This record gives sequence, structure tokens and C-alpha cells, in this order.
Amino acid sequence: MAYRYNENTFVVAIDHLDDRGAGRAYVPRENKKGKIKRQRVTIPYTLPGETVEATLVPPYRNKRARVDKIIESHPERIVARCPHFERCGGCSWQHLTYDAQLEQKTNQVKRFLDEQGFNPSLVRPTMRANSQWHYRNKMEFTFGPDGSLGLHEQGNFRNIIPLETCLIARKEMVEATMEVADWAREHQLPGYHKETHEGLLRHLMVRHSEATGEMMLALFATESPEHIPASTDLVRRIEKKFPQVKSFMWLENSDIADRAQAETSHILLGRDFIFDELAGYRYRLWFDTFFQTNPAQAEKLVELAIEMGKPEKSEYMIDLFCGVGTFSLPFASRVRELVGVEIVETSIESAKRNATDNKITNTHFLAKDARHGLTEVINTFGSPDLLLLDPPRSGAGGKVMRRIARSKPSRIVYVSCNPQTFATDIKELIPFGYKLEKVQPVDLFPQTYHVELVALLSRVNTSTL
Ligand SMILES: C[S@@+](CC[C@H](N)C(=O)[O-])C[C@H]1O[C@@H](n2cnc3c(N)ncnc32)[C@H](O)[C@@H]1O
Repeated sequence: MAYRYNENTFVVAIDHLDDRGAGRAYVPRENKKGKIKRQRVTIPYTLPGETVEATLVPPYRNKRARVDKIIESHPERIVARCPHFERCGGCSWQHLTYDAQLEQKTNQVKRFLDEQGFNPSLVRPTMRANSQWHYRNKMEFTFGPDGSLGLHEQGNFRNIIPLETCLIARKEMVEATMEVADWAREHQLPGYHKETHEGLLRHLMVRHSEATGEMMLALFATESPEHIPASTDLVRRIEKKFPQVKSFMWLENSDIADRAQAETSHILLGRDFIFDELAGYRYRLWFDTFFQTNPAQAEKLVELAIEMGKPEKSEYMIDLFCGVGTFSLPFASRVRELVGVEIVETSIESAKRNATDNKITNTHFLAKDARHGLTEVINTFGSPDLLLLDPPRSGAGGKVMRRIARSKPSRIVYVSCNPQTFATDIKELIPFGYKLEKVQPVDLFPQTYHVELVALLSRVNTSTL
């Protein structure tokens, strides 16, 4: 039963979770003509079936509310572990048991497929992660104008919450971050101010390899370390306390855009990359290289993709959106020839080097956007027997999907980190005679609403187009 105390405060039952894992409710509201309408309101950190008292927060046009009181709670609600919960916004499902998180993720994938006319019963239960905490191998933290180092505040992005802990990052990454934070505080170094564009320290990226134990630190600052005498103390501290740091970079960035990018790079310690391994293959990772952030679960993704795609030694395949070759290398060992396409040139350089390092000689890599790259590859190498794609969250888009379909691979393996764009993308394949065979969600991001999946589509109607 939903009712309003006044214009902004109401009691309401949560209907479902929205695309970002927040509670959605419908609150009655009288319009100017005196008619009662249902107003859709987002109430973060609530769960379906709960009854809550909530108050709308400004700006009111966003129709977002905060919970004042939980009147009836979800049976799977638990107390969140992290002191930053609700402020940092990173792990917005910590208040839900792990089993219930998995169930919600499976339902999310089913819902998006159902909306596009696919049979939701094709979706298998989400594969659980053995490590539900401290699984992330890469984190990026930001300096506030006062020099404190931490996380952006949810809903107030300019505010930085000084880091006390992070329960999804590897512990040694948090310890190294705290060391950098202590150094900045002790030397009273100013953080970058986004409005005045003054200050020195901007971001800290920390990366860790579970397989090799190597760590990378990348500090983004507006000036060269040569102008900052305190930088020698930082190097000394990191060298002494974190011998596993095999790459410590100081990256100059004076651009007003708030991105972790570099104009000039300086190696403070070691080399400019670290080694990592996944599914038995070795990779070099630079500070800007995309690499799977949950290595244990990413191995499952690779295994699943191979199991579904069933690559054969006689076949030629395309890996679209190939990155540094996470799927390319294991697949290349199982096919005659593989071509990878990826828009970021440094990732393609890295993919080539990774293939060489792993003694793989049947790959070609092309630095091009997926649409044009695919045409070029098909013109050069012909139509593939098998195609794998792993696009960013925005999906591949209709043009790329239709181009894939016209190249007529007998199987398409789609790896997705966004079930919504996945469902709209694969719909494009249906008129070309493809059938959705299997969908396996995998939990790469425990404590968050994000879900990854691997799916198989087969060309069953060869008479079409
Ligand atoms: C989800 S990542 C997957 C990378 C790789 N498969 C892996 O697992 O490491 C998506 C990749 O698509 C690339 N990308 C983004 N937009 C692209 C485009 N329009 N054309 C080609 N590649 C693109 C990104 O640089 C990124 O490497």
C-alpha cells in the first residue's frame, strides 16, 4: 500500500530493481486535474518487495529518493560490510546476500532477453565467484583538492571520500594506495582542483597480477617529478615496502579533461609494464591497457567461450573487439588462423607482442574500429567459420551486427558485460537465420549489479539472405 505524507515524503513498496540495480517504486501523485497518477521513483539501496518510507531528494526532476526508514525488509537483506557503502556507490549490492545477488543477475539477463522476444529459459543460473571480496586487480583513486586520496562520492562526484579501505580490491593494492596517501599528506602536496585547474596530484592507478605477483602504480600529476623534490621520498618508500612493484610510473597530465591520461610518462621504478597471466597465457600490461579485472572469473569466461564455440583446427576465425588478445591467444591455439580487430592501437601492439611472447604464429591483428575493420578483414581473409565478439558496454550496434551476419560464420560467440545491449544486438542476427542457443551469465563483479555473460548463436537457416 503506497501513500504520501506530503509532496516529497511517502511510504511505498519497492517494485523491482532498475538497470543499475537500484530499487524502483510507483508512488501515487495527484495531477493538476485531480487525477491520481503513478509516479516512478528510484530509491537506491532498496530491494524488491520491501516497504520503505522515503523522501525525494533534489534535483526533484530526477525522481530519486533516499530511504528514511525500512518498514518491511527483504528476507535476503544483510548489513553491508564496507564503511564507504552508500557513499562510494561502487558496490551497491553489499546489502544483499551473495546467493540473492546471483539470482537478481540471472533475472536481469532473462528480463532483457524477454523484452527482445527471446526465450528467457535459455539463460542458465549465474556462475558464482569463489572469491566474493578482494577480487579486483585494478583500481583507480582520485586526489581531492586538499590532497586526500580516495573515491568519488556517489551523487556528488566532485567530492572525494578519503580511502579507509576497499573490500573488492586486492589487499596489497589498498596498502600501497594508503602509503601514497600518507606520503601526499606528510609532504602537504595539493590535489588538483577541477574548477581552478590548480594543484599537483590527480589520480592513482594501482594494478596487481595474481599470477605473477607483480604490481604497477601509476601516479597522474600536473608537473614533472623532476620539479617535485618529495617524489624521491615516495620512490624510496614504495621500493622499501612494496618490492612487488615492478612498474612505478609518474604520468604528467595538465589537460583540463578529468581523465587518467598522460602527456609525458616517467618511469620511477622498474619498467613501464607488468607481466600477468590468464588461462595459461602471458600478457604485458601497460598503464592504459584494458585487461579483465577479475582474473579468476575471466578464466571461466575463456573456458566457456571455448566450450561454446568449439573451435576446430581447420577453421579460420575473427575476434572482434579483441583488446590485448585475452580470447585471441587461447582460440588461436585451437584454430588454423585468427584475426583480431580492436580500435586502440596500443592494445593491438600489445596483442601482437603477447602472441609472439606465447609463441603463437597464426594470428593477425588490425587496429581499426569494428565496423570498418570487419569489412577489411573479410575482404582480405574471406568469411570466417567462427566469430567471437566482446564489445564495450555500449554494445556492437546494429551496423556491426548486420555486417557480422552477412559474413555468415556458422557460430557466433558473444561475450558481453551489458545484457541490455547484448539483447538488442543479437536481435539483429535473427533475420539472417541465426538462433540463440545458450546464455551463461558469469559473476565477474560480486557486490555490484554488473553481470557478464557468454552466449552462443548458430546459423540454422542457411537459406536466408
Ligand atoms: C570489453 S573489452 C574486451 C577486450 C578483450 N576481448 C578482453 O577480454 O580483454 C572491449 C574492447 O573493445 C575495444 N573497442 C571499443 N570500441 C571499439 C570499436 N568501435 N571498434 C573496435 N574496438 C573497440 C576497447 O578498446 C576494448 O579493448
